Amino acid sequence: MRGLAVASPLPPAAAAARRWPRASFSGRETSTQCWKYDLSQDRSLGGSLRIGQSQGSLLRHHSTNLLRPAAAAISVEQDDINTYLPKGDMWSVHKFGGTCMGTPQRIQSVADIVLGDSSERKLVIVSAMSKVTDMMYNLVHKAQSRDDSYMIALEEVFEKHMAAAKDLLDGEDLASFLSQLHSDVSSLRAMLSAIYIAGHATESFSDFVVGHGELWSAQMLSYAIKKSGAPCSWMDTREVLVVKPSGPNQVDPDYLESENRLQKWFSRQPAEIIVATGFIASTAENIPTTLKRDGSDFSAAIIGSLVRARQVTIWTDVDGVFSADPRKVSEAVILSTLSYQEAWEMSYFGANVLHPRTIIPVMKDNIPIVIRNMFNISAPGTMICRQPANDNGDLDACVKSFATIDNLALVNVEGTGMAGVPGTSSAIFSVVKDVGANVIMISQASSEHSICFAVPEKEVAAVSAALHVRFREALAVGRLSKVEVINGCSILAAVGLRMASTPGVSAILFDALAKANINVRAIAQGCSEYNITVVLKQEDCVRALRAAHSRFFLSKTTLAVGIIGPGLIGGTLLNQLKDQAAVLKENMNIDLRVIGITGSSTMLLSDTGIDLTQWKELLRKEAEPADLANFVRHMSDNHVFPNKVLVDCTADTSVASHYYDWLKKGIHVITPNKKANSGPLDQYLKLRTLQRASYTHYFYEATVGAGLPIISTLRGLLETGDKILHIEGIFSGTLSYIFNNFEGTRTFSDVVAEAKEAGYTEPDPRDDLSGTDVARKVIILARESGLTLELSDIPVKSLVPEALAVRSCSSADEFMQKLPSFDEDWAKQRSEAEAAGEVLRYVGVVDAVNQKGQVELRRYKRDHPFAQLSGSDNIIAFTTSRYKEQPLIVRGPGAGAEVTAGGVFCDILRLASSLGAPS
Ligand SMILES: NC(=O)C1=CN([C@@H]2O[C@H](COP(=O)(O)OP(=O)(O)OC[C@H]3O[C@@H](n4cnc5c(N)ncnc54)[C@H](O)[C@@H]3O)[C@@H](O)[C@H]2O)C=CC1
Ligand SMILES: N[C@@H](CC=O)C(=O)O
Ligand code: NA
Repeated sequence: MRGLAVASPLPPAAAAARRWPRASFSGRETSTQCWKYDLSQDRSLGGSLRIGQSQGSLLRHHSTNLLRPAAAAISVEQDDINTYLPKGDMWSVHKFGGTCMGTPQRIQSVADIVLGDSSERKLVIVSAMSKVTDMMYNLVHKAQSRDDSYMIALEEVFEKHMAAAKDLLDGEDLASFLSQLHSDVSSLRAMLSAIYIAGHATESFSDFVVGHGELWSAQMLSYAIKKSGAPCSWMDTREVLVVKPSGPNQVDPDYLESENRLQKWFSRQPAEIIVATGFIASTAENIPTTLKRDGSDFSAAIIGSLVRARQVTIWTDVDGVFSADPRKVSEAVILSTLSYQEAWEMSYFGANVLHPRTIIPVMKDNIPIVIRNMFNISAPGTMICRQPANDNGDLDACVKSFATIDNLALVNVEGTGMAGVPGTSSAIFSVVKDVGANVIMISQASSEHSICFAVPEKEVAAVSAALHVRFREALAVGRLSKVEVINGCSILAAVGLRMASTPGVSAILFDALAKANINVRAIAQGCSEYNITVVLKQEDCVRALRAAHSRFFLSKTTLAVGIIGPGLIGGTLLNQLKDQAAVLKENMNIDLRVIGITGSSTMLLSDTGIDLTQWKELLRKEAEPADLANFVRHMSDNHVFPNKVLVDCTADTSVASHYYDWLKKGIHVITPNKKANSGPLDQYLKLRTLQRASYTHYFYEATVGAGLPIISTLRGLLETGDKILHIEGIFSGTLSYIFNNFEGTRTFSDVVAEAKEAGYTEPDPRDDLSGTDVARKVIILARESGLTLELSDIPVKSLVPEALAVRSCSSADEFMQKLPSFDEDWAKQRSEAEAAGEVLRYVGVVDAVNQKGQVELRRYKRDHPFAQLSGSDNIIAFTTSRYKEQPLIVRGPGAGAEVTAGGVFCDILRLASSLGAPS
C-alpha cells in the first residue's frame, strides 16, 4: 500500500481539483494549515475510504464524518484517491431498461438524457434492446433442442442490431461497432453450434449467449454519447461485478471483490461517462453469469452502492410509483416519495416498483433511487429514500399505497388441541415447506385455536393433502377439528411506514371496506406495521382496493349515482345535482357522479360521470335501449367508484321489487317510490332485515310528505325510546291542494287539473284521488312504527267515481277528460260542508295503540289546524308518550318537483355522510 503524503500548505482548492469531489469540498485553511473535509455531504466517500494516518494527520471522526488534519499533512492511500475516486463530482447512476433502449431513436434520447445530467461523473447501466433478451434465450433453446433454425434466429438478432446501429451511428464509430458485432456473432455461432451438437447448454453457456444483448446496447449507447464530443467509455460489467449463487435463481454480490475490480477498471479508463451493461456479471472464477430477474435494476443498485452514487435513477415508461395499480384504480396517483421499506413492501405485493433485492444495496448507503419516465421528462418521478419528504403528519398520508395479490387460497387449521401445544405451527409450516408451497401471509388468533395462512391457489391442493396426512391422527381423535381450504381469495395490502406510529389508520381502512360491503376473511399486521394485509374474496378485491384507495387518496367520499326514471322528480333531481355538485365537492369533500340514467325506453351510461349540463340532450342522442339488468350491471361492475347508489324515481312496482338484490350487491338504494315499503309485508320485512344487518343503506324520506322530515322525525322519536301512540295527518299534497282550492270558484275537475299541472299528483292522478297514495303513506308510517299491516288492512274511502276507476277507464288521460261529468256531485258535497261551517279534508291515521290504519274524507271545523293549510301542504301530527298533551307537528308543502327532489337529494347526502363525508 503506497501512502501519498500531501504536504502542507497545499491549498485545499488545489487538492480538491486533483482528488476530491469538487462540489462537496468545504475545506478551509486555518492558521495551523488544517482544513476540514465535510464528508456528511459526500456519499461518494463514506465508510470504505481508507484514510491512512501513517504519515500524516488526517483524522476521520466516526460519528461526525469529518476529516481533520491534525498536523500539517494528510496521508491517504494513493490507489483509493486516484482510482476509486477519480477527479470530479459525485457519481450519478442511471439505468435504462429494454423499453428505453427499444429503438435507435430511443437510444438517442437516452444519450440526450445522460448528456443533460449536469453531474460530473455518470454511470449508465443499460439493458438489452427490448425483446433481445428473449430472442437470445430463444437461440439457446433452439440450439439445445437441435432446432437448426437457431441460425436464422441468430441472423435476425444480427440484423436487428446492425439496422439500429446504422440508424444511430456513422463513420468510424459505426464501422467499429459493426466489426465487433460481426465478431461477436461469429463467436455466438460457434457457441450455439456446440450447444446444438451437445443438445445441452450449461447455465454459464446460456448466460454467455444471453448477455450479448447488453454488450451491444451498451456499446451503441456509448458511441451515441461520444458523437456529441463527451468522453465516454463502455464497461463490460462481467469484468467488475462478481456474484455468487445464493439460491435458486438468485445471486449475492461480492462487494469487496467487485470494488477491487472496479477500482482497477477505473484506473485504466478514467472517462467521465461510463455506459455499463446491466444484468450480466461473472463469478469469482470469471465465469459469465447473470443477476437473474430484474437484473439491470440490481446492477444499477450494486454499482450505485460501489461508487457511493449521489443518486440512482431508474428510467422507465411510467411517471413513477403509483398509489395503486392504475389499471385497477384509474384515480391512482404518483407518489413523490417512498421510504425504502415502503418500496420494499410494495414490490413484494406485486407493485411494479423494484424488486426488493434491488433496494438492499442502495439502502445500506442511504442512496436515493428515483423512478422516472423517459418518455415524460417533465414528470419528477418518485424518489425512494430513507425519509419520506412529504411526511406531513396527516393521518391519511400514513398509507402510501395499496396493492393486491390474486389467486390465493386460505388454509385454516383449527382445533382445541392446538392451544398451548408448542410445535404445532412448526409442524404445519414444515409440511408446507416440504411441498414447496410459498406462504404469502399467516394469521393466528391469540386463542391459538386456529391458524390460517394464504398460499397460491395452485399450491393449495398439495398443501391440504400433505396436512391431512401429517395430522391424520390429530384429526381422527379430534385434537384438530379441521383442515379447511377456502379458494378464490385475494390479498389487499395497505403499505405505509407511518402506520406504525399513527392510531386510527386500520380503523379507517376497515371502515372503508365495511362501507363498501366487503367481508374480510383474515387479517395480518406485522409488528413493523409497514403493512396491513387483509384477505378477501377475489371477486371483491378490485372493489375493496378502490374503496380503500378512494378513502385515503381521493376526496373523502365519492359516490356513483344511477338514476332510474328521469321524469318530473328524477329530472329535477338531476338538475339539482348539477347545480350543487361543485359546492359539495369544494365545501364538503363529497364527489357525486351520476354514472347512469335510465328511463323506460332509453338509458345513458358513463364510467366516470355524465355531464349533467346536457343530460337531457345526451339521453336523447347518445342513449341506448333501456335495460334495467344491464343498467344495474353497469353500476355494480363500475371500477372507478367504490360506493354506488341507485335512485329509483319511478312509481313502478317492478323496479321496487329489485331493491333487495341491489342491496345484496352492496348498492345503496334511495327512493321517493312508495311501492316497496307499502307492498307485501313479507317482502318489506325481508328488505328491512337485510338493510339493518348490512352496511348498505336504504333511504326513502320522500315517500311520505315529500321533502318534509317525516320518516326521519319518526325514526328520531323511536330510536330515542319514545312510544308512538297515534299519527294523524294530511298526507296527500294533491288532495290537500284540491280541498284548499276547491272553494266554489272553480270546478272540482279544474282544481284536479291544476294539481296535476303543478306536479303534485302521481303519474296517474287516480292513485291520489282513490286514497291509495295516502293509504301507502299510512302503511309506510305504520310499519316504521312497528305495526305489521298490509295495504289491504287499511279501509280507504275512494274519491274516484266508480265509472272512472282503473278497471273501467283505461288511461289517466281518459280519466282526466271524463272527470268534469262528476263536478256537480262534488259541488254538492262542498256546499253541504260549507253550510255546516266545515271544510273537507282527506286524512290518514295510524292508530298504533289499536294496531290499525285508516284513510278517510273528514269534515273539520274552519278553526281546526287541518283547515288552515294552503297549497300542497301536508300536516302530520305525532302523538307519543312524550308528546301526549300537544302533538309534535310537521307541516309544509308535501308534494311538488323541487321539494320532493330536494328530499331525495337530502337522502343522498345522508348516505354520503354515513359513508364518511363530514356532516
Ligand atoms: N310528484 C311528487 O310531488 C312526488 C312524487 N313522489 C314519487 O316520485 C316518483 C316519481 O314521480 P314523478 O316524477 O312525478 O313521475 P313521472 O311519471 O314524472 O316520472 C317517472 C319516470 O319514470 C319512468 N319509468 C317508469 N317506469 C320505469 C321503468 N321501469 N324503468 C325506468 N324508468 C321508468 C317514466 O318513464 C318517467 O320518466 C313516484 O314514485 C312518486 O310517487 C314522491 C313524493 C312527491
Ligand atoms: N302524489 C303525491 C306526491 C307525494 O307523495 C301527493 O300528492 O302527495
Ligand atoms: Na318526507
